[in-house]
Amino acid sequence: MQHFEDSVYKLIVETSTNLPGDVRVAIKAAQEAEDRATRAGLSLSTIAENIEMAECNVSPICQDTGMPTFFVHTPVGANQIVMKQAIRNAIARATKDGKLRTNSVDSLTGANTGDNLGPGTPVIHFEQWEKEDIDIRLILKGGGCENKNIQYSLPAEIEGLGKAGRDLDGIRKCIMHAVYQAQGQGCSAGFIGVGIGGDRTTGYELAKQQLFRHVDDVNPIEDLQKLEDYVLENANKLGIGTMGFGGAVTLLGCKVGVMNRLPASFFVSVAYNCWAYRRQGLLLDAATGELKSWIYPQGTELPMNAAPENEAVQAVAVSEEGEDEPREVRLKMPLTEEQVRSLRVGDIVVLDGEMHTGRDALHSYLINHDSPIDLNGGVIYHCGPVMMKDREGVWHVKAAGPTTSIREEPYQGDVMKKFGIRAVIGKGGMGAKTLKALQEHGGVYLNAIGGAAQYYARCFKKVNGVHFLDEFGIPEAMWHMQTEGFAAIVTMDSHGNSLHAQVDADSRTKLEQFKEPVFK
Ligand SMILES: O=C(O)C[C@H](O)C(=O)O
Ligand code: SF4
Repeated sequence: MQHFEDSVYKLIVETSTNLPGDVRVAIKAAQEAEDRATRAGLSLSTIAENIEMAECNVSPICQDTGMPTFFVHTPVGANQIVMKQAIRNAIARATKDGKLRTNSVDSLTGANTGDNLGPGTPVIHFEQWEKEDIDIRLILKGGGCENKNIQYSLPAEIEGLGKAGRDLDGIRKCIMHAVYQAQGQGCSAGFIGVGIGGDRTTGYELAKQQLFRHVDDVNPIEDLQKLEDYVLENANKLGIGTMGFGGAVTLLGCKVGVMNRLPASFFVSVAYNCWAYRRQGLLLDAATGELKSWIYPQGTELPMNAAPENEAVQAVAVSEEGEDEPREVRLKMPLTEEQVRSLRVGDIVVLDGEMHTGRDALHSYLINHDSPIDLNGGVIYHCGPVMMKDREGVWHVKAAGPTTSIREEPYQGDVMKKFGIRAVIGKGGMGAKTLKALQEHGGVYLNAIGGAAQYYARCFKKVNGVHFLDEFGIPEAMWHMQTEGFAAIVTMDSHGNSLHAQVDADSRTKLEQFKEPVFK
């Protein structure tokens, strides 16, 4: 087993940096289905470029490298204790090498362990089988899409869809609703795994296991195959689109599994995975741990159709039907109230100067404390980057896409007003409270493309400083970044407009067309 740890390390690096071939095929199909000149179409081009960059830089596709979750099948008699230790070593090594973000946090104190090891992390499931080889699979599912997982207990009254009973049609309603409620917050276009039955725990486990199926496989259970096809076709009629910008492609895959349940329970559990669907697997020689073959097609065999130079930067600078011609505005940070008030939903803003990262820990801190730096006119980027320090002690940005902004909804408006912050950047949009604050105070919300961590890392030319690194850990710290050419779209402005509220309302109306029974 002398090669086992190295093989697992290889698996981690490949999973984090090189999106598998079957996932790429689905994203390419979405690119073809979506008009290239729309916000969604051009966002997909940025995603495609990011996938290529990650492979080429051997760096994380998305900065949130997720909860490492392994499923291992071993021949009878294989030593699982040794394997578990080797997996843990490989995880720590990949974290040190910047292939994984430090993602294991003490739930009570918020302390980051710094190596992705801790109670419950990584997750390792072992199962014995009669075969001779070891089959080891890994999924890196990020927090933003994990937060969009949802579990239904049937019978239920489902928003927009009415009564859902304990039958195939009830299940259909749950899944349609699951896609609707995710909006763009799980970095759509996404993939869903569904578990029917079990208890609350095993139902979710079954849902996650579905994400290990090949994107193009066919469900052997006819009813479920029909359900999968139905959902894939019809969820795309919800009009949520890539990043929730609106569009023809919302869902890229739907896989449904079933298990027995208790007479009193009927759970439908849905695991939502973003487009950055990072899962890979290896078949290993059980005696040596040497790699025999990859389980999913490797991404390298399938180059993405990235946008021509500069086109992707304009990714979202296109007008949609009924909108005024979008403008591209290049601004130097800090920003003035006047500059910000002149921006409207649909405008592209390209930012230069110093930007500050801040997410959950910082926002809750700032409510009750002073800021360590002057934030007047400042821009806060909702981002937990992957950072590495070189031998000279200089920090480098290895991956830096946006995080889901809605988590800051309770704080955002107050924090902006308190410190004179003029813009926040994130993804998925924010709610009514923030929209009101943007109006009152003169602020703007900018949407960056979720998961495009390599694409944005390129804009950070230098790390000017960092606060709260020891207290909050790398992802939650407040990084001060010298920025050049960071492009994002205005999706909430100071005039009370929100693209997110609009797409949410439109898709809610569209959801209702799926109320009538389909599977009798
Ligand atoms: O934690 C992150 O960096 C992002 C997270 O995966 C998210 O989607 O919000
Ligand atoms: S930021 Fe988006 S792409 Fe990255 S893990 Fe979160 S949901 Fe997935």
